[in-house]
Amino acid sequence: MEDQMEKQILKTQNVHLNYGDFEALHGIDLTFDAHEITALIGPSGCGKSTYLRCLNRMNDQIEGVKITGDFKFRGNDMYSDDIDIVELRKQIGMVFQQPNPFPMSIYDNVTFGLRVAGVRDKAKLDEAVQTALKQAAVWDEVKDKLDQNAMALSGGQQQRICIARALAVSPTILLLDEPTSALDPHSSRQIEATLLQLKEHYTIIMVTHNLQQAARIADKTAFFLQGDLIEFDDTKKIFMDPAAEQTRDFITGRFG
Ligand SMILES: Nc1ncnc2c1ncn2[C@@H]1O[C@H](COP(=O)(O)OP(=O)(O)OP(=O)(O)O)[C@@H](O)[C@H]1O
Repeated sequence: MEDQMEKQILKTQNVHLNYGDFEALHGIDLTFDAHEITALIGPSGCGKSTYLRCLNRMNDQIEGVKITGDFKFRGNDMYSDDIDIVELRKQIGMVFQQPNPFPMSIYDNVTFGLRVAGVRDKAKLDEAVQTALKQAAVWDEVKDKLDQNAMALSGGQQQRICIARALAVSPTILLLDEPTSALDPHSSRQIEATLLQLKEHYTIIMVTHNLQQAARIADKTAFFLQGDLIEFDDTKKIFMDPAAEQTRDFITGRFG
């Protein structure tokens, strides 16, 4: 049972989400295995980002949102009243579409979460910076300028700093919402290579509009359409032999 919970690290059942009267998610069941990359794909407005944001309770702040269903992280109810949301977001970190480093040094960006958590030990912070920047595959490029403003870096470097910032607090799961859509192809491929390395240590759930990207790096792929989960399977199966006609139509570019 314990092993099963560690493998199926995050499990949602019958997730419905309403923005006011509009139901954006119509009962989503998805189970995410540890140390895998799962891609969420589907045409614009199908609910991918809405669903992703449910996974670290980012929709809670939006007025008029109603969420029902079962969300289990390591077997525990993520939406129970006594959950510490700050702690939950440490465990389930998020990286956004637009690189959003804070207007401060690279070092201060990466240590931000740890300092908020009260870590003051310089040696500990130094070590965390080095580890996170190495994991995010940007250490070699920035190691000699850690005190420089992160805003001065290229878009691709900024995004890897944001990944490092998310990793520095030692999350279990990393959520990424179209992490490469604002980047050039070279930077995108660098991020993809980084994500492939990261899955050894983390579980990765990623919204992407780039079908080739999903095919290249995701172990599993979930296809959403108008608030429904149409199909969820091994990425190979989704792209080579999908079960549903709508998936086939989307993959072959007939819509979306
Ligand atoms: N804050 C909000 N208030 C009201 N409706 C919203 C809100 N955010 C999203 N929606 C609606 O919910 C539906 C799903 O949106 P969502 O952004 O999750 O889709 P998506 O698949 O991620 O789209 P995209 O690929 O364009 O980012 C859309 O119809 C959208 O207009």
